[in-house]
Amino acid sequence: MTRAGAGRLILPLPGNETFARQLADAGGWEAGALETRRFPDGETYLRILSDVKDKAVDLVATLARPDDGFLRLIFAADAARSLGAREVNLIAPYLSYMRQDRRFQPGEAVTSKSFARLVSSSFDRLITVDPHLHRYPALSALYTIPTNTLHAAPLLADWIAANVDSPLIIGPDEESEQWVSAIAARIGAPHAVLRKVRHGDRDVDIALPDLSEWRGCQPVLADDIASSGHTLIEAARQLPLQGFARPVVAVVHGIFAEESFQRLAPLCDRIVSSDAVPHDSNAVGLASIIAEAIASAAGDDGDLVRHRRPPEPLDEIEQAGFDSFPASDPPPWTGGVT
Ligand SMILES: O=P(O)(O)OC[C@H]1O[C@H](OP(=O)(O)OP(=O)(O)O)[C@H](O)[C@@H]1O
Repeated sequence: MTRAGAGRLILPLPGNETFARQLADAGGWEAGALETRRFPDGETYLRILSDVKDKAVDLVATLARPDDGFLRLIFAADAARSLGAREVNLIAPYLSYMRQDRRFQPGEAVTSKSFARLVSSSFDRLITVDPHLHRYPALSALYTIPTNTLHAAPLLADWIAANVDSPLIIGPDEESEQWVSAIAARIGAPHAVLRKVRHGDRDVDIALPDLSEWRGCQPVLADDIASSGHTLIEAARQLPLQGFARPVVAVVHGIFAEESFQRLAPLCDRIVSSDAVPHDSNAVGLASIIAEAIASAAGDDGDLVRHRRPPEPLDEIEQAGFDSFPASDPPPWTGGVT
């Protein structure tokens, strides 16, 4: 049985040092360090510079652009374990590979399942914030290790309450209803949800319902992810057509790929994000809620093996995904995927 906080090392992957320091400070834990670089042939060198023996090691790695750093993350986990860590956890404020959750066209990899199997095979626990659980009920449908799913809506709500007068919280699509309703309820603001049709990776249409009853309000577009940015760009373009001011944008995961931030910014009054993904727009810190989750998990992790379940057979995974969308009836956006 382990004790909460006893022998815990917060160990950041490159680019996560600031967040890891905040976590360590919030929990009163040791912050560690590792060294990693590329060999001339492109392979990864990795060395853990801190003593991990008998400690609970929390590797901190936001997973935006995961293909660039996933192997070194797995190498770090394996190294920590082989150096005697008593448990190795993944703290991933942004959890990648949650959006390809079905085989939309024949032959596609269901990467959310594959990624979950890889993570589950290397870590004892996963702690993350607002994973994109659109068609999955919970991370336990994917991950075979214990997981903690945290929510940034209360923190975004508090930022909006402190910084925006008369906000109207707007979600760009039906799925965002869960976040915008939670934000609106916390601060007593009205909310509305737009209609989105996705045609491809960088191609969405947004339609506004009649929002005239809230015309005096400051629109605040809230969503879980800004990736290509097209969802928010299209929504921000539509609002002035109904006489609204330029919106404030508040997102949990500000990935802002492909210069999308620069394209979105002129359409907005202000853009803010949580620090789940490091970005200049970060205005809402998550370290305190993640530190609480680590401490809470440490209190009941006496037998992590007890929580583990075996991975699902791959055949079942693939069958489940493809049966939901047979080739004769693909979803509408598959034609425009680039
Ligand atoms: O910045 P973008 O590239 O537009 O991506 C961000 C949007 O994509 C996601 O929804 P998505 O349309 O993928 O719906 P899904 O729930 O079906 O995955 C997410 O909830 C955002 O609304």
